[in-house]
Amino acid sequence: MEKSFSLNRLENGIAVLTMDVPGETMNTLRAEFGPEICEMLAEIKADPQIRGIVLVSGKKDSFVAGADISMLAACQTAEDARQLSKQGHEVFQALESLNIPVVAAIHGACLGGGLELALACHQRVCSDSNKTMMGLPEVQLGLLPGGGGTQRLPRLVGITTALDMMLTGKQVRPKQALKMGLVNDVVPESILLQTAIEMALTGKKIAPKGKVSLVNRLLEGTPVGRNIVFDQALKQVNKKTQGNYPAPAKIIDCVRQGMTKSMVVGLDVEASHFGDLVVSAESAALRSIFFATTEMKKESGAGDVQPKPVHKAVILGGGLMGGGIASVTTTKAKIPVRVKDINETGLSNALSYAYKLLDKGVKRRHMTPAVRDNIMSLMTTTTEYTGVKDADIVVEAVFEDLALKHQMVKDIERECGEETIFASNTSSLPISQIAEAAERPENVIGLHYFSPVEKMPLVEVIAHEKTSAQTIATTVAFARKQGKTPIVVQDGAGFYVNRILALYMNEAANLLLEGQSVDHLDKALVKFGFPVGPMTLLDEVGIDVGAKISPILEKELGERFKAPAAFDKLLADERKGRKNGKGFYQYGSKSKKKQVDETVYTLLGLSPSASTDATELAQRCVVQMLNEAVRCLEEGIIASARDGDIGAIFGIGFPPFLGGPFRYIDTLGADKLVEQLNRYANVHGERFKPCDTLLEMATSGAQFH
Ligand SMILES: C[C@H](O)CC(=O)SCCNC(=O)CCNC(=O)[C@H](O)C(C)(C)COP(=O)(O)OP(=O)(O)OC[C@H]1O[C@@H](n2cnc3c(N)ncnc32)[C@H](O)[C@@H]1OP(=O)(O)O
Repeated sequence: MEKSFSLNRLENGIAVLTMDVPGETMNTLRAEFGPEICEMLAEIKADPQIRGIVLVSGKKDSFVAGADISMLAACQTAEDARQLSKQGHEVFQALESLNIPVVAAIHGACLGGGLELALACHQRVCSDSNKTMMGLPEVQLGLLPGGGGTQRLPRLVGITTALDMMLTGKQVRPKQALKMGLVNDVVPESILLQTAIEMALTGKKIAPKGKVSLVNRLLEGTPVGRNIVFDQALKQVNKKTQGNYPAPAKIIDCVRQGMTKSMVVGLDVEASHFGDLVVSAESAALRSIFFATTEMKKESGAGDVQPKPVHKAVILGGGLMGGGIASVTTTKAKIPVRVKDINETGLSNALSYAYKLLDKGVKRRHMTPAVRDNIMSLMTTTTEYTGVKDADIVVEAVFEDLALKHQMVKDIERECGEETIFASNTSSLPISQIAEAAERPENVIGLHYFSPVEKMPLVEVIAHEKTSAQTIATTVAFARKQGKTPIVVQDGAGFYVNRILALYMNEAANLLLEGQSVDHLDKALVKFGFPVGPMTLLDEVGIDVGAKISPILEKELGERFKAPAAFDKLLADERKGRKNGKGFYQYGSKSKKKQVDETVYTLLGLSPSASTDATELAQRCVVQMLNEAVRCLEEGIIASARDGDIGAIFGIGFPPFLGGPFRYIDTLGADKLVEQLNRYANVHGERFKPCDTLLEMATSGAQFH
């Protein structure tokens, strides 16, 4: 078997230990490497000529991406996973206890078990490349750092900083890593190896000096202070997770036990909690998101057809969406953009939108003013159609008005090249209707972003009947360059995401009209695992926007989309949500806690109560979403249950720990869901009628995954 580790003895007594897992794009840690590393360490110990070790990666742009997630997924029992963690502890311990200096030279991703490996070295130096990122992202997989990270990191950078890294999974850049004491030095990639060799030659084990703030030092320095830190962290975690994610509380427990008792105790607790988490349903669901997104990165969206390069993009409309799209195109994709609007105000909006986002990065020292200005120089504007001729793709983000979109299609066909793609950011109009005005309908496609564009990870790429495979592939690749996860969906009112969201929101409105209070509803769905409740969401999206989409969906998809009567009254009262400061909640008050605008009850003639159990409220809204998601699969709107899961999680914030609507149905059982839908249908009407696929699955016992 080809080896993953090799040792190169230099004349100066330093041995370079290179990790390069054969046949893999990235290094990951696997159980089978244990004996290989131990053998190598024994060889090092037995060689008195070796004065120091430098650990490097043989991969071009990455260090080690953590433990192999597939290996973890294959664990049958908690004990299996606990043993993996124990084995890791032993190997890292053996490395750490070498009595010659061991220096990790880090370039590229150094994550999870990869960072834990580096933490077991005596010193760390990293490259200043923007590819170099260090972090413990295990929590995002429903896990905790099981290779000693919960013990070594707090001892190196302090408890508060370590907890912050482990509880958020955030990745730190070289400069930050140096500041917090995670690495001893940051150097250009060209001298990384040489610097590491020199560090090893000094023969000293130097602990880096991170800046721990005075407050943190005082708190962490005494048992009482440490207790405050842990209790506070636990309180915040419980509030954030609503009890849905077990990993964060276990991370705090590992650190607490390790820092108050001993490292040996801490490592034991770590291995035990790690074992339990690996076999938890929450981690399985979160891992499925990693596997799905990795798989999706390789798909062109159109079979074997390869995308064409995009050298220039045009954005029509400089509003909130247009500004956001222009911003991700320049900042993430680094593609020059020309923004076209009918007036200068729209153009300056788009420019300032992008500038403000970049400037935030400058203020946080994530980028230099020169980089910001360079990116801004990629963005130019026009009120006429000048400078658009050579655009490879045009994204329109103008008003939701079919006649206006037809005009845009005609303008672009006249002003741009024969192959220029026309992508519409409509959220509700069928793409086939927009393409009716086109002479080259094969170039017309939907590209539906979610607001705020720079934050929301999903885009729907909507192919109508005549969209060419080339147009699909190029649009998918373009969206990916903007940092988005695209799902290709078929044309149809509301596409996928808004369609399943609409029924969920309508049901929340029905419950409101039945007398359930605004905050009770919101709390119920937040407890279920959504990032915000439906009433808050409606205020954010705009009540008027919701009201506009509903009739379109009802017309195209039927009675079950009929919006509750409340909308008319709300709009007649000029209640549009946050944007005009009038919605279900009060805006503009200084109080931190959001207050319900009680006048909404008078307007709707309601006496609010919290009489229905929160779980029941959540179920009523969620089963509507589940049933409709399956209908979308049935009708071919989405290509697979996987796409449906990712679309709902990334587009709506469907609780990630449930793995998406389809994985959740698998957990519930289609038969149980059908029973529940039928029960609701008997009481509340036809809109709950289970779809055919669910009925079949209830009988056959089939699953989506
Ligand atoms: C005991 C420990 O504490 C437990 C752990 O370490 S758990 C693992 C923690 N690590 C992580 O969560 C990191 C997971 N990986 C990533 O986030 C991203 O892959 C990355 C940021 C490192 C790189 O992203 P990107 O450049 O887009 O490359 P990406 O396509 O995702 O990955 C490249 C390949 O590496 C694989 N890969 C990356 N990290 C992996 C991991 N930890 N396990 C298994 N495979 C992994 C991918 O599956 C993909 O394989 P393929 O080429 O065969 O399809």
